[in-house]
Amino acid sequence: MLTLYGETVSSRLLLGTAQYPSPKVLGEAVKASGTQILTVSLRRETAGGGTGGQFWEMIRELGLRVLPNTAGCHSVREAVMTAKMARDLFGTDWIKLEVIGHHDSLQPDVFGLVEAARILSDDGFKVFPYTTEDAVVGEKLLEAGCEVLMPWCAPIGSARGPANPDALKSYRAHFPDTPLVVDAGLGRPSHAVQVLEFGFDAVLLNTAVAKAGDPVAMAKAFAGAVEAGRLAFEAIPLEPRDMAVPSTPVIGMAVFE
Ligand SMILES: CC(=O)[C@@H](O)[C@H](O)COP(=O)(O)O
Repeated sequence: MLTLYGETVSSRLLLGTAQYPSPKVLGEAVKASGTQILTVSLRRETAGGGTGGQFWEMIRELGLRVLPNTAGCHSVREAVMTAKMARDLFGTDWIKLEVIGHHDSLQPDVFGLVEAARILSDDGFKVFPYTTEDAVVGEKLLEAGCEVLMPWCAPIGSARGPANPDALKSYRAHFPDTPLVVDAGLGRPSHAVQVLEFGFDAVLLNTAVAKAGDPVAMAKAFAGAVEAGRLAFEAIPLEPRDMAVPSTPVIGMAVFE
């Protein structure tokens, strides 16, 4: 079970709703993924290019927890305004906060992020910040009122998977008691297994499912991956060893007559 801002869900997969080939495929992929939390953007193109009433209606009908996001916002002002519109539209104080700092890499502007997180937390929002794996920034986000951190593992949409696994492991070790969701850059189910094995609490992804050859099958594959990764983490995997260790114990000497 995963608890985020006091709400408990059983799925450790948070799914984005953009770029699907059609609303129908989106709906089927969401069901196949088993997700209980959907992130929706107020600014970006939605499934099949449709925006507005029909899309929001469909999201509501799925009956899942909605985590609106500020994707596409490049300033504190824009992000705060978008968050407030999302609160009115969806009736939720949850917000996935993105303040993009770099056009090419879509890297977060961590200074703007902390500032926006503080403004929104003071206004009663429950902020899920999309951030880098920098622990100092993580500390500042906690001080600003965040109770969940969402470090990237690679640039949004890159599908590269954990670009810096050691940094992610250090991040996990630095925040042992904070729910940590790896957000962005995952490309394959094996990437989700990897970060769940590191001890991350969940993953948030969009492109890897929406742009897969078969989004519904890929959603199902990710559902299995997060379960496998979590189970493996709880089972305490072996650390890699430098030397060979015989896996079959040998007692005494074989006797040949
Ligand atoms: C939809 C959303 O919130 C993205 O901004 C998010 O960061 C996911 O990234 P990927 O598309 O790389 O999974």
